[in-house]
Parts: sequence; structure tokens; C-alpha cells
Amino acid sequence: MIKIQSMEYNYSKKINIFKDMNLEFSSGKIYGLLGKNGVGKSTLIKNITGMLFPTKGSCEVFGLTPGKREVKFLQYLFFVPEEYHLPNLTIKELISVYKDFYPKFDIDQFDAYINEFNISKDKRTTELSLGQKKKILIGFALSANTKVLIMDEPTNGLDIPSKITFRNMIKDAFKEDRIVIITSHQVRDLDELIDTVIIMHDGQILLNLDKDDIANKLQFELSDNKKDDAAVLYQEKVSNGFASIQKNTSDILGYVDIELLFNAVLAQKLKL
Ligand SMILES: Nc1ncnc2c1ncn2[C@@H]1O[C@H](COP(=O)(O)OP(=O)(O)OP(=O)(O)O)[C@@H](O)[C@H]1O
Repeated sequence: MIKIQSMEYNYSKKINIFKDMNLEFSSGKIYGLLGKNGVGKSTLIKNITGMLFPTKGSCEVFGLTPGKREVKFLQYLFFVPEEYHLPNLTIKELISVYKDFYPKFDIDQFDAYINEFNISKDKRTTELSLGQKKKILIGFALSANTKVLIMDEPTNGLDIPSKITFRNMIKDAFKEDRIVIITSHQVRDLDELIDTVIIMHDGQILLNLDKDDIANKLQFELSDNKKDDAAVLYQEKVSNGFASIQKNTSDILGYVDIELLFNAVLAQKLKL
């Protein structure tokens, strides 16, 4: 479990990025961490990965303090940042250098991924396109089989077929003892993957709910015309009509349009 208690973080004395943040992440779930630009998603992730240290309060990952960067902690967690640098090696060399840092690294799993992405292991990282580099990193991240996997904007730079492959890879690699946290502005890429939606706003957690709970409470609909109905909690014009949210009065759990939910929550139209 990742446990954040009364956490604050300031880059400078004037700006408090979080206001007394309390948050938990449990194993067996894929979390979608959402928020507008600059709200503090990366800062939160950097506190979890031990790259920044809380100014106040605490952050624990399976009982360990990230900032201490103990070997056990480093073996527990893999982070795919939005921007990264791969050393100038062939993929084969890269794997042989880095795999031993992760005791559960599975080379067959990695080989299957890069076959799927159609990339040769003899290629040097300098010969790869941005999207291909990202695929290598994501393939490595999943094959490391760490307890915690965090990915910042993982679908950026992936072409459309690769986004589908990415979703399938995550589903296949997901295990009950794993916590996966994904931040993204491209919510549609992740809609079906996410179990729990966390929305950050103004230094606080505005929403933290399982998708099933959301579907239980709310019904999402797409219609040709604008709905003029008191039951509608939020609606907006989309390219193919009007997308709306209303209370779910049935026992049926429908789909959750996370992007629409995000807009509605930020517009303060929903009280969940
Ligand atoms: N190194 C830094 N020094 C000072 N302020 C910073 C630094 N890094 C980020 N910030 C500020 O902290 C706030 C949170 O930034 P952060 O990168 O965590 O946001 P984010 O939610 O990840 O944004 P995005 O969606 O654009 O990636 C922003 O206001 C940003 O300007």
C-alpha cells in the first residue's frame, strides 16, 4: 500500500502545491491520476518515487520511506517518466545492464513485448524513434514486475495501434499484488483500463472513486440533441451530439466517460 498522510510540498516558501493531502493506493488496482496542467500530479509522483521529499507529513510505500531510497524500495518501484534518456546501448545490452536491479524481471515477457512491437534487440537506442524508445521503456517497466508501477503520460508518442497494444500489455501484466498509477491528459486512451479515478485540483483531491462506484451512482449518455431534463446533472456538446451525466436510477452499471466526468467535477456540477 502507498500511504500519504497530511502531506505538503513546496518548491518555494510562497507556493504550497498540496494542502494537507491524505491519499492511499492499494494493491490490485490501476489508478488514473488526473488534473489540469500544473496541478501537481508530477510533484505527487516524485514524492512517491523518492525524487522529492514531503515538506510536511509523510509518504510511505509498503512501509518504506521513498526519500531514503533503500535497495528494497528501489526494487519495489518502477517509474516511467514523461521525459527520459536511454543510454547509448543496444537493447540487448540495455537489458543485461538493468535487469538485475529488479529481482522479478522476466526476460521472456520482455522479449514477447518487443516482438509485438516489432523492434530488434540488436538496435541501438540512438537508432530508435521517440515512440519506439517509449515502447522499450514500457516493455521493460512491465517485465520488471515491481509491486508499484507508475507511468506519467505513457501513451504520449505512441501511434494508434500501439496504444491498443499498450492497453492489452497493461491488462496482461496486471497482477493482484501490483499498484499501477497512470497520469494522463489523454483519458480516452485509458478509459477501460482504470479501476479508480483520482482527480486533483487546487492542491486537493477532488474525487477518489472506483469506476464501479461511479457507474453505480451515475449514468453517462450520448444523445443527438441537447437534453432539457431536470435530471441531467451535467452536459456538454461533443463532436457527435451531446454527452450528459445523470443519476443512475437503475441497477445496471453502464460505461463511465472519464473525460466527461473530469469536466463535470471541475465545473463543480457533481457532488459525489
Ligand atoms: N522544479 C520546480 N520549481 C518550482 N516550481 C515547480 C517546479 N516543478 C514544478 N513546479 C510548479 O509546481 C506546480 C505543479 O507542477 P507539476 O509538474 O507537479 O504539475 P502537473 O500536474 O504534473 O502538470 P502537467 O499536467 O502540466 O504535467 C506547477 O505550478 C509548477 O509550476
